[in-house]
Amino acid sequence: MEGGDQAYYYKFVPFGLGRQACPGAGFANRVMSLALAALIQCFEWERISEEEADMSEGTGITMPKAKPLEAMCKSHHSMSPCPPFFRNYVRFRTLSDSVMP
Ligand code: HEM
Repeated sequence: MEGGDQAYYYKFVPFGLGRQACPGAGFANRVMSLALAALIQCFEWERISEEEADMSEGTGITMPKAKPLEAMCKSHHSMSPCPPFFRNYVRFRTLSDSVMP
């Protein structure tokens, strides 16, 4: 691995380091895993077109996407009863929080 293992571990530091590091990091990581798992398990996802998602990074300290992700989802058939709103595909778009235009 380029730069050794240490360099790899400090490439992404979302919770800070040292004495002031975020004490909620363990909790936040678990909640994010659960939230992502729920989105995958409870909904059927589709792309809005044949185009692949653009994963390039925008500018800013929160690693915003350069282009927001747009996708469609509807509730998985195992989710019953589900709110009527999610029975047909609904289109979503991630917020764009890039600080530069
Ligand atoms: C994705 C979620 C979160 C991110 C990205 C995040 C990130 C951070 C960052 C960058 C810091 C500053 C570290 C530093 O000054 O070096 C911080 C501090 C802190 N975070 Fe979080 N945090 C998250 C969730 C949480 C949660 C869920 C809690 C509590 C349940 C929490 C409680 C705190 C506290 C109390 C501090 C101040 C620590 C201190 O100054 O001693 N955070 N967080």
